[in-house]
Amino acid sequence: MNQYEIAVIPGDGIGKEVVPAAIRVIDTLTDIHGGLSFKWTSFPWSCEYYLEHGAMMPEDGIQTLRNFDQIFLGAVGMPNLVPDHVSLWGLLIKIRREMQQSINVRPAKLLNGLASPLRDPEPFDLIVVRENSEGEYSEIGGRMHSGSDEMAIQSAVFTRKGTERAMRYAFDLAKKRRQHVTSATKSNGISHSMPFWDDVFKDVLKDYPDIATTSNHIDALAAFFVMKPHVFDVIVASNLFGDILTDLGGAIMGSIGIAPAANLNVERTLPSMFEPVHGSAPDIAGKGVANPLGQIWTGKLMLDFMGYEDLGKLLLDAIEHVLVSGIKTRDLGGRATTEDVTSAVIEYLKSCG
Ligand SMILES: NC(=O)c1ccc[n+]([C@@H]2O[C@H](COP(=O)([O-])OP(=O)(O)OC[C@H]3O[C@@H](n4cnc5c(N)ncnc54)[C@H](O)[C@@H]3O)[C@@H](O)[C@H]2O)c1
Ligand SMILES: O=C(O)C[C@@H](O)C(=O)O
Ligand SMILES: [K+]
Ligand SMILES: [Mn+2]
Repeated sequence: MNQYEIAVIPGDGIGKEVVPAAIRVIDTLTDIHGGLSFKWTSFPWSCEYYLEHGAMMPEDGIQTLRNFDQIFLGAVGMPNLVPDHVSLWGLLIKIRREMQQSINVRPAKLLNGLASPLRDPEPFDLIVVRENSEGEYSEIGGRMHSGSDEMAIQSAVFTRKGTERAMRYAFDLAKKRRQHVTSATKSNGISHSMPFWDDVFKDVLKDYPDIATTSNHIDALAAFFVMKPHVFDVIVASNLFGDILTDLGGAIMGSIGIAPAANLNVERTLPSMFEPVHGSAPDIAGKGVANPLGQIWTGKLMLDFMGYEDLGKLLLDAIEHVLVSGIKTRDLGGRATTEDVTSAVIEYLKSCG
């Protein structure tokens, strides 16, 4: 029996609703498998924790997390309690950086049973590889003066190491898929970092002669996500461009409540972190109506990363089965609750096991 230690951070808002739901689903899967189990240890780090302790996590929080195999997180942020940049940088981004989770993998595909808001789309199946450690998300800058003299500067940071790492990950992924990589650039308007990004892309692609490539400016690329998402295989993007593209990826599937994500420590020297693309959704939190499928699909990404692709596949089958059967939360136009969807997924899995 392989036992894994998973740190659980439900976080804020609907994170506290969808994380327990996904854990029940994954426990059902591991029961069926019989050869592995997860020991879940939950941490209350969140905006409420901040109000009580003056920090999003304890000082030794990162040290604590190092002892786990993986981290399973819901969402962070409650802007009426704590400013968003404080909550995000104090927990989510802190973990991404300290655990060297330099790559954020975010798939989007047209699922069976889920109507895309796009009219009559051709089947699409794409993966955005988001650079997760630098780029536009930098701590370099500051604010100065006040009143009409007030100003702010924030410098983006693009290193050859970080840029190349994201690109190589994208090319290696494309090798196992449909042999195509799109680079998200903006080298017409952003005149230093993005021409650099393009140069690194040209250098890296030389090592992958079998992979076809395209370079698109991010504005056009965003439009292509709506007009012809089926042309994409793997897309490599900077931290901010990847962030924006992946909410769009969720939207074209049918809801951002369904989109999964994996923050990967590719070296596997420290835990990776699995959390859906969506946030804490304060507008629907506490009502029991959040879509748990993004968090559940995120569980599939965790199983895949840990080498249990057979279970991962079964989990995505279960998601599609439930969608086809019409059990859908409000964001998908249905009336089902978080609980209804979760128990339908569990029931399907039990019927397979
Ligand atoms: N990775 C993260 O933890 C993460 C990601 C995005 C936003 N945030 C934080 O979350 C808070 C809210 O941000 P936001 O409103 O911009 O984005 P959001 O993703 O929380 O919500 C955007 C919209 O999508 C809906 N939605 C999101 N997930 C859903 C789900 N599972 N089921 C049904 N509907 C869902 C919400 O109801 C809302 O209308 C902020 O504090 C923000 O910083 C955190
Ligand atoms: O900006 C971020 O990375 C936070 C959130 O929007 C996300 O996509 O994880
Ligand atoms: K999240
Ligand atoms: Mn985002």
